[in-house]
Amino acid sequence: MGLYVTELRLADFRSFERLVVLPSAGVTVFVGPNAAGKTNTVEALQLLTAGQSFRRPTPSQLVREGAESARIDARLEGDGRVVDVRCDAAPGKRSFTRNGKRIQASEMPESLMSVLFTPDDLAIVKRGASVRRDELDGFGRQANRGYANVLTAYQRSVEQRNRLLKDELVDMSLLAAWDASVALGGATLLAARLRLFSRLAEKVAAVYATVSGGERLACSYACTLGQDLEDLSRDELRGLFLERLEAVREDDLRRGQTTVGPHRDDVVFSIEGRDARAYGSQGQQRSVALALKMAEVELAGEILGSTPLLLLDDVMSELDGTRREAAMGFVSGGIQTVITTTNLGYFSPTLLDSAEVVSFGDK
Ligand SMILES: Nc1ncnc2c1ncn2[C@@H]1O[C@H](COP(=O)(O)OP(=O)(O)OP(=O)(O)O)[C@@H](O)[C@H]1O
Repeated sequence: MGLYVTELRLADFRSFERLVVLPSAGVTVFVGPNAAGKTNTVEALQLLTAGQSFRRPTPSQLVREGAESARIDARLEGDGRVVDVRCDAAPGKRSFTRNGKRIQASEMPESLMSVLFTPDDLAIVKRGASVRRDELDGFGRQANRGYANVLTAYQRSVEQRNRLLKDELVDMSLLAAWDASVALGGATLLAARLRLFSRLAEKVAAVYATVSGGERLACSYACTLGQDLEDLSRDELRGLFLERLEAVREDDLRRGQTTVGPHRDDVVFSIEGRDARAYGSQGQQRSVALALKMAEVELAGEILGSTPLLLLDDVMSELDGTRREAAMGFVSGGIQTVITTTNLGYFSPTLLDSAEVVSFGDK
């Protein structure tokens, strides 16, 4: 199974002065009324695993109002190992440590990564392309530290190129240099994304078929550089990207931005041959989101050789009975899972019997 969280401690984090939670190795349910701090606790777990929070907070937002600094500690145990991870936040700074040693946020998932599912994710099919790219990259950066570095390097080169494109008098030799840098970074990112995507897409389709009772889902990567790129080497991708950058140069100069590359790509889901974004029912779109998250858990297990922490924040109330059962069937398979809810009525007595239930009261 790998490592799992056995203890979480919060000090002056968000709404908590102090909180200690001892999650079970299986399912832990956080139950309580609105604004009781359930999501805050999930966010703390995400920070200590993914090294970032889905709320994209500034460090000072993590600090309890009136306090000077926040601290989150977790103990991870498993496979005969004990690992202590910690996150400190104070206005303007945030830091991470593992067993007392300072590490980068991007190194946090190496101990234990997490997959988070929130109500916003349920709309992933119909939201903007950047949401789907972020989902893929968010998974990639946790599953492989190299991915995070490649992504950051590429984003920086695109930013630099865009800055140059906005200059009143563009230095064309400098632009050629940035084209080369963007093409190299982009090809590296694209190669990593495509590898990840092909493995993930296969799993999403398989899980979706189960959740939907046999419907056929296809996931494809819509790349601004062209189609059928899966078999190209990184060097071939780089060459192709350079050609495209030259082809769109006039347009990019006019718009002041880089209009092709992995930062403009998308993921397309189709159900029974029809684009799920344009034609899928809300239920079908939600099933795709659920299948995607479950597929991420499976793939993380394959890539890392250990199961990730699954965080289900408030999604039970958003799923209908069939999808809820599918999700529950999945988490009962030995994956450490934390679920937040305002209502225990969504869970079967069998699940509640084996789960650790933590009550969050009114503050
Ligand atoms: N830095 C902070 N200092 C003090 N309180 C904070 C801070 N950040 C967030 N809060 C408070 O935490 C509460 C929200 O907690 P949280 O989002 O965890 O609720 P929840 O239990 O998940 O609720 P729901 O069921 O509505 O999703 C809000 O009242 C908010 O004002």
